[in-house]
Amino acid sequence: MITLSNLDFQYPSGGGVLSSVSLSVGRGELVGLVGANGSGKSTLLSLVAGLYSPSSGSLSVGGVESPGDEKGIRARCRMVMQDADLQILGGTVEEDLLLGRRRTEDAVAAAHTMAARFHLLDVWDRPVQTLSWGMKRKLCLAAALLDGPEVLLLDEPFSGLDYPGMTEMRRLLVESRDAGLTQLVSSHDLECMVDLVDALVVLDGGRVALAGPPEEVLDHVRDHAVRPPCSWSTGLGIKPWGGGR
Ligand SMILES: Nc1ncnc2c1ncn2[C@@H]1O[C@H](COP(=O)(O)OP(=O)(O)OP(=O)(O)O)[C@@H](O)[C@H]1O
Repeated sequence: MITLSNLDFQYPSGGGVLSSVSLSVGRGELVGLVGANGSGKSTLLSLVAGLYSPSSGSLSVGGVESPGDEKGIRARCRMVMQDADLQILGGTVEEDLLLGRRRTEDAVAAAHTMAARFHLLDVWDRPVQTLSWGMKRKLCLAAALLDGPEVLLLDEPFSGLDYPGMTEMRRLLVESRDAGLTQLVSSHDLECMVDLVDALVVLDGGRVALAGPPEEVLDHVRDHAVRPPCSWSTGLGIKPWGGGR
């Protein structure tokens, strides 16, 4: 579903950020993207979302190529950014979920159903600035899913969430996987998602340092500034996190 071939990227303001990145993500897979601060995770997600085009090399999403058809890529992907405040544009939950849509009965019903799935109906009319951080993150994810993407790109979805919030985020990842979405999820912490992912990609200095099933890469992640999960470090393998799935 997603293929990156020998991709390099630098921002116009200078410096190479991604170098010789090659990787592929199969349709319906859930892949974890990890690496130290500044290793290039958000940049890579933005490229896959069609927000930038590669400086050299190429990427393809569902057969649509960049450089070339970034608009076509954007039609297939939704990215949920790290900072919900940068993504929410509506004044209320209702407004945000209906933003850019004709306010038909069907559109309102679909937004309602999505709000119910994310436990946001109680705050349907609330000004968004009064929502908790966890609610804002859920609103961004709900708005992304409402567009019916094939690919979901989540930048640090667990950051700032409490234990119930993390458990719910895990549930939403599993539901999206069961619905057939392809997901690329960045995180600093493997603990909360290592048991869910099909594969891990470890970035180090803008390069893919490791990629493969968690069992094959976890022994080496520490070499790239990523902490393995406690269960792995203590010889127990990969165990379901906290409240399980
Ligand atoms: N808009 C931009 N213009 C220029 N440089 C940028 C821009 N955005 C990011 N960078 C630089 O690109 C590099 C990779 O940043 P990126 O945000 O992709 O890393 P990251 O792994 O997501 O980091 P973090 O874990 O801290 O979010 C960093 O050196 C960063 O300073």
